[in-house]
Amino acid sequence: MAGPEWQSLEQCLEKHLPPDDLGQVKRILYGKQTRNLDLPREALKAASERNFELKGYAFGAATEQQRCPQIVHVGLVQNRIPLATSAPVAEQVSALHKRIEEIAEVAAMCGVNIICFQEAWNMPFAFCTREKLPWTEFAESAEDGLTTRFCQKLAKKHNMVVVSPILERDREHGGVLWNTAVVISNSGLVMGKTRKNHIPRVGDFNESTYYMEGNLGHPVFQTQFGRIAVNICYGRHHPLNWLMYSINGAEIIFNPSATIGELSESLWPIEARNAAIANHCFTCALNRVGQEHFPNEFTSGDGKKAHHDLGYFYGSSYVAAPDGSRTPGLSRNQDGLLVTELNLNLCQQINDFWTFKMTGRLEMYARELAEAVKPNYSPNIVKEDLVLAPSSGCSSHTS
Ligand SMILES: NC(=O)NCCC(=O)O
Repeated sequence: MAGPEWQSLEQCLEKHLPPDDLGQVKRILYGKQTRNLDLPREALKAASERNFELKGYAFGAATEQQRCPQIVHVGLVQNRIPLATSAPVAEQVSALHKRIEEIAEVAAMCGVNIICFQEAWNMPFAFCTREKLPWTEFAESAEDGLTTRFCQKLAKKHNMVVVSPILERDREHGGVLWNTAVVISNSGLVMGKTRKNHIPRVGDFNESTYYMEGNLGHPVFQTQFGRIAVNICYGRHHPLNWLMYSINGAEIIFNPSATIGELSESLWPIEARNAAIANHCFTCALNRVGQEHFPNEFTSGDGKKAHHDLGYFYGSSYVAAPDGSRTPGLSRNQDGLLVTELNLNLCQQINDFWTFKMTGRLEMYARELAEAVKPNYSPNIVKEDLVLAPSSGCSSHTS
């Protein structure tokens, strides 16, 4: 499995394909070409001095007579953890805040209206270890914890909506933990929170040791810059999760993630892009970068030798549009900020063109699903009348 030495799919294609082939390959893999954004010189300089990649793209939409364009700039941040996981908790949190502050400042220079950080950005992704301390000490109140207060300042200072996915400690309900995204208005006020609805039980993603599936449904936040929702990481494998945010009116769905090459890199370019197509909305998939080393070895009952890390987080953050086009990804090996210009009018334009909402037959699925989840449900399989043949061992399918 590739580690940091392999920079990105885009770089590889550009290096090896002749221009004509490259054009055709990109047409199929990326859809209608995005325009490069003209990013401010001072932002590019600051990003280079601060050692992170800065890329900008724009999706177009047709001009309408009755509506003005609804232009929004989103910023997706992918970053390594700046300190070793063995450093004191407070120092790790403060180093993460510092790193995000310098990236958010550049986002502001680029006119970003809504910024989203990666899953559980206020900590190392330590859930693989199944140890409680010190990792549970990173949990904070969604309403007024240190990280939320930090994001409120950022939001107000830069007039930017902040989507801040954290490990939440819910003091109102027995101090339990959740995997939560806090949404902070550009006014600096906390608009609300949303929780991860689907918890992985795969490989070293031992998150079920720490928190349960979210209990807040599929809230959509009406911000000054559009209606947004957050489908946290593993939720992207669940088409109904995307669908419910869309049914509630989301125009942009963020998918802050922490996932590794060995497990999901081949799924990554497909899932959020497919969700944008299926739901006539924009989707923003962002992932951690690098490798996080933990002091104690762990195993996950999968026959692998005890190890100190979860695997390689491959970054590759990107944005997909309702017409199926997508931006190139950020790199697999660097911190980065992806700035993307969206025209939200494209959601309705594609809705009217492809009509998936109109042709979706939700009432039929609602009826069938309501039956299918009943304990005594019997799947609707039509079988040929069986003429019982003499038993011929295990090769015949009789059920
Ligand atoms: N953080 C998380 O849910 N990771 C699970 C792995 C994946 O969904 O790719």
